Amino acid sequence: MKYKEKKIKLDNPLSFWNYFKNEERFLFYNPLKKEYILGAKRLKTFSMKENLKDYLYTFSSMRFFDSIKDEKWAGFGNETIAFEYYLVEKDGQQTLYYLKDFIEIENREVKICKHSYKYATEDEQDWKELFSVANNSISRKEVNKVVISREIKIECDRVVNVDSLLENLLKKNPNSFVFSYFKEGKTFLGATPEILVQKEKDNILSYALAGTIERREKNDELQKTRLLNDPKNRYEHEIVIDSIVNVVKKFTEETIVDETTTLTLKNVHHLYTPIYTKDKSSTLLEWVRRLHPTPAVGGNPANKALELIKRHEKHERGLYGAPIGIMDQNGDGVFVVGIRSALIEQNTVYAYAGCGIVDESDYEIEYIETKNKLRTIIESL
Ligand SMILES: C=C(O[C@@H]1C=C(C(=O)O)C=C[C@H]1O)C(=O)O
Repeated sequence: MKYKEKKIKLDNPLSFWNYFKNEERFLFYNPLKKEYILGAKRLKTFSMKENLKDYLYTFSSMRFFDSIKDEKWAGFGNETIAFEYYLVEKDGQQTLYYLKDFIEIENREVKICKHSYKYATEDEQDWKELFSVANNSISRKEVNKVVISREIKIECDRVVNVDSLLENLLKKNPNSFVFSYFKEGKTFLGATPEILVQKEKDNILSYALAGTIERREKNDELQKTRLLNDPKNRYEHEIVIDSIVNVVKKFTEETIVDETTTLTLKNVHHLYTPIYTKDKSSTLLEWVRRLHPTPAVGGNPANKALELIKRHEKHERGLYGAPIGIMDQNGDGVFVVGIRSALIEQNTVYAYAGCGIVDESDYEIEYIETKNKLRTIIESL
């Protein structure tokens, strides 16, 4: 497939997003490379083993669990797709890629609109119950960590302006991967800090990212030190490191576990440890299968924790917490974990947040932690 290319100059890459209104499309912003990739109009859907060569980029959205029953997630997930049009912005340079005819995309200013909204969910009681199920399972030593989550239904006074929401997500979360996927009238979007796995030639990178403390005004250093020295958070974090290292060791010979530091986002700090290895023989999608879900979104042992989540969470996770990624023609790319995310349809926003429960966890502190995580979406509305 031979894409033609042309350098273009748009004030905002979201003009591309706006131009393809009602078409299936995605946006993916990588903060490490300061790179935007957007694609529109489905060209081809790939199977797991197919060669991606010639397709410039593919966009993949997986599901947290394989199966989906809830109508609102119907048609979403477990797909790798190539698109007819791409816009790539890197180092301030934009290139439009197209197969047949060049399209003139007009500059569109994104007007920020503030949505009035109300919460249509009262779930504190559900959270209490879910927390105690998790806690009991930990006491019985069936699991040592389980990540439980909430789904918050938010009703806005008008159809959600996704362009404005995306512009806000990008502006307010410069250290996050911002993703958005529109299909059949619904958008799944978010601003996540977490790399599940990145592949650049034979270099493989995964993040252990777990353990959270609220960000307090003017107090970053103090909060970071607190987090780094907090045994409960360190324990939660170690479980994630150990699990990723165990997977990596099964398939490669050398594993490098970097130093544990903190990652600071708009509202929270996380404990953060990059893990590196080298691998010549596997594809990025194979690494995604091996690593998802890490105990940063699932738990440990994985099977027991996932069983508990499946059985006791009242909502379906859909694409929340699932791998979302971009690959290039060589099969290199990055998959992030679809957290700090929401599914949007018309006036309704379903926002998601979860947190890891271990032996020492307190239900109220964890509830507040989910509120802080939900702020990523809510503050952009
Ligand atoms: C599950 C989420 O976040 C994950 C859980 C964390 C924790 O429990 O400390 C921290 C980062 C993420 O890996 C979420 O944001 O919904």
